[in-house]
Amino acid sequence: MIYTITLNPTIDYIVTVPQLALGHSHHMQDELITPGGKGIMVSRVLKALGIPSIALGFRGGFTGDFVRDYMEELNILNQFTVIKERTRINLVLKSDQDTEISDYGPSATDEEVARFMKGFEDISTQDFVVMSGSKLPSMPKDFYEQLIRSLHEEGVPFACDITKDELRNSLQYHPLVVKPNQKEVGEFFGRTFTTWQEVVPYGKQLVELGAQHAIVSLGGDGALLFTPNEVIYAPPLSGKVANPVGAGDSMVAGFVGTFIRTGDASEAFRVAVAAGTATAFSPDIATTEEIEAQLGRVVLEIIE
Ligand SMILES: Nc1ncnc2c1ncn2[C@@H]1O[C@H](COP(=O)(O)OP(=O)(O)O)[C@@H](O)[C@H]1O
Ligand SMILES: O=P(O)(O)OC[C@H]1O[C@](O)(COP(=O)(O)O)[C@@H](O)[C@@H]1O
Repeated sequence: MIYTITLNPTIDYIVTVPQLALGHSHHMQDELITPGGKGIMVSRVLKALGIPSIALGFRGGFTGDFVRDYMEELNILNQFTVIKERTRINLVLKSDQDTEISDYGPSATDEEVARFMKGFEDISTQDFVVMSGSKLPSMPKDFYEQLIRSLHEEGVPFACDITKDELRNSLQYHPLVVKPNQKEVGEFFGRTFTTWQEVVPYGKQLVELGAQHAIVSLGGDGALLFTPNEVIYAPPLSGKVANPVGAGDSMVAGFVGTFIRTGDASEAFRVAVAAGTATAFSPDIATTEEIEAQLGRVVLEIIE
């Protein structure tokens, strides 16, 4: 079974306001209220790919109830640890330029974290764990590393979509795949990239530092896959972007779900690109049909 971990879920409140002007009142043109947080998005896309998963993490308050109810409606198994404080709401304002306002999220008590860790004990070497997104602000800096180290000691395979020091500390435990975007790779190595070609030597370093595979998503410039032997570039597919929230998470789901079934990194990357693109072109997370429609269009170029 694939377990996804979303320590800090969200309700993503995505509002479209054409010609937004600060300091003025507006009527929204459109709204979408959807459960988010990166692991939850991964579970939703796995579901679209026909792959079951169990979503773990923390939820609290009426917003946490919404997340649970929505997951149940989608028939996605979930075993969130219920906490006293309220799950966060992230605001995405879609206008000429998109603006995101993210909440740091609730705190969890030691007792609540201990309850979460207990659920973690059931995970075995036959399972796979995907860890994504921010942790709760009350958690120690090395919370992810503690989780990853214990999985590694138990021999449980895992992938992670985390950033900065948390990404750095994960690499020594050989995640199946890490998926920073171009900006996150820049932050990681203290660089600013003006073209995607400049990212290539740094993506290679993620593998040299221990990742089994690294995907670097490049937004409208496509995506790169780094393996120990190859660098593969997927040019962007043409289409109209509707809502890119969750496009990166869709790539993680596409890669992990396909690699577990086939052991073929290049095929897993193809599905990752199709899923990421389909979500970027869809108002919400991509559907099965939307992913299938992109699959045949993906082109992979071995560049090294
Ligand atoms: N404007 C776009 N045109 C075509 N494909 C896109 C676009 N934006 C995103 N994608 C696809 O979705 C993937 C993930 O998007 P990206 O924005 O890089 O991820 P993240 O949400 O993690 O920042 C990209 O690698 C690309 O394949
Ligand atoms: O946990 P974080 O890093 O704050 O990210 C949470 C956000 O990430 C998302 O999962 C979207 O992620 P991506 O657009 O990077 O795929 C949203 O649902 C959520 O608002």
